Amino acid sequence: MNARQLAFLALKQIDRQSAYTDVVLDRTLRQQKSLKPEDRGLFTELVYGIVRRQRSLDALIDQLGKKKARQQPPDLRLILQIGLYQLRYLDHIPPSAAVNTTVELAKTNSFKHLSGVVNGILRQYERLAQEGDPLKLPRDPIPRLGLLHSFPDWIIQLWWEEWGEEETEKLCIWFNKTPYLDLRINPLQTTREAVQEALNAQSLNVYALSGLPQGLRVEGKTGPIALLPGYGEGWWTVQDGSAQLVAHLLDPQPGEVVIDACAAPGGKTTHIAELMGDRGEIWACDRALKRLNHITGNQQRLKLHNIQTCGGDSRQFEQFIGKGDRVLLDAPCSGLGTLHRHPDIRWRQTPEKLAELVQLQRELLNHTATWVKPGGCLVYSTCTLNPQENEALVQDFLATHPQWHLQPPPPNFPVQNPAGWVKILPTKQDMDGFFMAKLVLEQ
Ligand SMILES: C[S@@+](CC[C@H](N)C(=O)[O-])C[C@H]1O[C@@H](n2cnc3c(N)ncnc32)[C@H](O)[C@@H]1O
Repeated sequence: MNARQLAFLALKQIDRQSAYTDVVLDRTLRQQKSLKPEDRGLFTELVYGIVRRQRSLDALIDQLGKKKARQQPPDLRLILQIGLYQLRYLDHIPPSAAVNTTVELAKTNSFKHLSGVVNGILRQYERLAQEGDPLKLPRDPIPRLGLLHSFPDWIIQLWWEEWGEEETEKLCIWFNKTPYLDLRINPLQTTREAVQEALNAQSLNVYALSGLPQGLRVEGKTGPIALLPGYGEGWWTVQDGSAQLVAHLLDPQPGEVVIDACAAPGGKTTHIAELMGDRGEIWACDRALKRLNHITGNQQRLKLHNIQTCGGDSRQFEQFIGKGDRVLLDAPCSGLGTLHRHPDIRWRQTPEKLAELVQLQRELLNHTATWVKPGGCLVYSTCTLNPQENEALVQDFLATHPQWHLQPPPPNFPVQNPAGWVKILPTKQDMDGFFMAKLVLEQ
């Protein structure tokens, strides 16, 4: 099967069955083992890109077609999106190839009678593109940015209020790029230089992430992650640079008791274990039991031994009260700092869901704070760019818990903020958007 037909089938599952983009993508690539590397690349680009750019692509269909995108037969709308995406966003595909393959796609998927319509819309796009941008934008600046960069208006509004127009547009552009692949090397098994060398030997361009002693960034197409050198040997874990900062802020020490309240699939738990030199007691809790099992697998692969798992709702666990030297609450959040990795989040999240998340985060923070020993600490972190889930929540906690205070990161920490918490803005630090705050309980 060719890449475009596969993309069409994958997009159908995402559209109709509300399946997660990364899940459908991984499953398809696993099933299509004989797909050539360049077809894997095109397939991945089409699926991720079209999910991301849905709003702009539909606006083009609305403007160029006789029928609006929502009134088109759903499969035809996807086919038009596949064609328009290639014309608008892919430089390496000649326009004639984009048009012809899309017309073919229509014919082989029961739209022979409408192949002329497909051809007409795509050629009209091409004609208009000679004179300027065929996408007509509204005057109102919020929907203008939303339509141009394909984000819902409420996300634009949220960022605009905090950072203004220019930064919001930069964020939109950043989140529409293909994400980097960052690795965290396991210092108990290897060195950063050894991993760098092994990956260089596969013709991959790899460089060290500054300020992150275990961090590497890999450029270019890697193919399946598990086939990269050192994966099976437990030399490294895939983890974005900003996520690596969380365990450094927690700063766990060998021999301590550390409790990770929302741990699955264990990216940060295993980092904590590495920083503790695999000495001490780590409890990894999560209510997603299947995901919690991944921690056990990861622990084995990384040759770590001191992590124990505990399945269930962390708001209910009484057994940890007063036990933790350090607690990590890497809270469930709206994920607005990872929109480039999870292109469907922008369409799945709503302001109402965000409000529900804040309530859950508050309950988790209030309860897991009771797990901390006097003199101990708790790191609260999220991968979102939404003040209600971040600084507002922490400020609220501090206002109602006078025996706690905010501890700023040490001077050598790579990201600083005068307020005392850590906020990673992708456009400044070139990493996923993140928030983290270290809270300390009085002796
Ligand atoms: C941001 S993810 C954690 C990622 C993880 N710390 C890592 O680095 O790999 C948030 C996790 O919170 C879990 N979660 C949500 N509500 C929970 C609750 N009430 N109790 C325990 N875990 C919960 C979710 O299942 C999810 O795995």
